[in-house]
Amino acid sequence: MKNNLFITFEGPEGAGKTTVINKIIERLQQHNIDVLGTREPGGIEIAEKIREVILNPAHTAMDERTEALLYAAARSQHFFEKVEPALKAGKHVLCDRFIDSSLAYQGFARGIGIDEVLSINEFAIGKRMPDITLYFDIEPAVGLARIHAHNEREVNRLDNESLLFHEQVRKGYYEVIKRYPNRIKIINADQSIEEVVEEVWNILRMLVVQK
Ligand SMILES: Nc1ncnc2c1ncn2[C@@H]1O[C@H](COP(=O)(O)OP(=O)(O)OP(=O)(O)O)[C@@H](O)[C@H]1O
Ligand SMILES: Cc1cn([C@H]2C[C@H](O)[C@@H](COP(=O)(O)O)O2)c(=O)[nH]c1=O
Repeated sequence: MKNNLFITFEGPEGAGKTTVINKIIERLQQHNIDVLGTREPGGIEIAEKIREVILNPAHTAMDERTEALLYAAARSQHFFEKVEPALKAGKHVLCDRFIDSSLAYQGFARGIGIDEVLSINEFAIGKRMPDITLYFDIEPAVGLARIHAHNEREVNRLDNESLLFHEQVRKGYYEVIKRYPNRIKIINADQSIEEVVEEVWNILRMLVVQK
């Protein structure tokens, strides 16, 4: 296995990805491990601008293919400007969402097709895939309730989709996991934050710290 890893975090809204990534980065830094945290869509100026366009709650007329292409465009810019240079510099990269989000949300839940969305993404980033993906599994209703209860971030256009849509997203992730069973590990995200952090740490510690 390579020395440094490209690790992605996936899951429905409010699953706890951002919260846990921040805590894991702190722990890795305490072990003097060189790590970069980033997110999709976004992470760099151009991709953050694309994010604003995609997630603006006023953009209800956005066509699903436009949406899929914008996510892929943001991914291409972010990957080649930020992720790949960090990996080449020997850092571990922890990324909040990546290609599996497109496969689950646009490919499955929007109904474009997983293979079609995969091919758009192959144009954007070639065959590049994460080394390991941690999928945070949670009932969409529980995740959405967390977001509405805590009010820590603005509710965006995707959050505003129906519960049925978010349930389709979860089913989409299950389809994606069937395709990539070795890469994607399932995390039970319906536990306390501390328990989720421990579950993630136990996986990453083996790969990143104890080598
Ligand atoms: N295990 C947990 N139990 C209860 N609340 C949690 C848990 N994990 C995160 N939260 C809270 O839920 C909210 C959403 O968490 P967070 O932003 O980390 O989720 P996320 O998966 O990154 O969401 P999204 O992808 O929708 O941005 C935050 O207010 C966070 O404090
Ligand atoms: C990368 C990516 C993301 N999405 C969706 C998933 C979320 O609803 C938003 C991002 O918001 P977050 O608070 O940063 O999780 O975008 C998507 O549909 N397709 C994608 O490829």
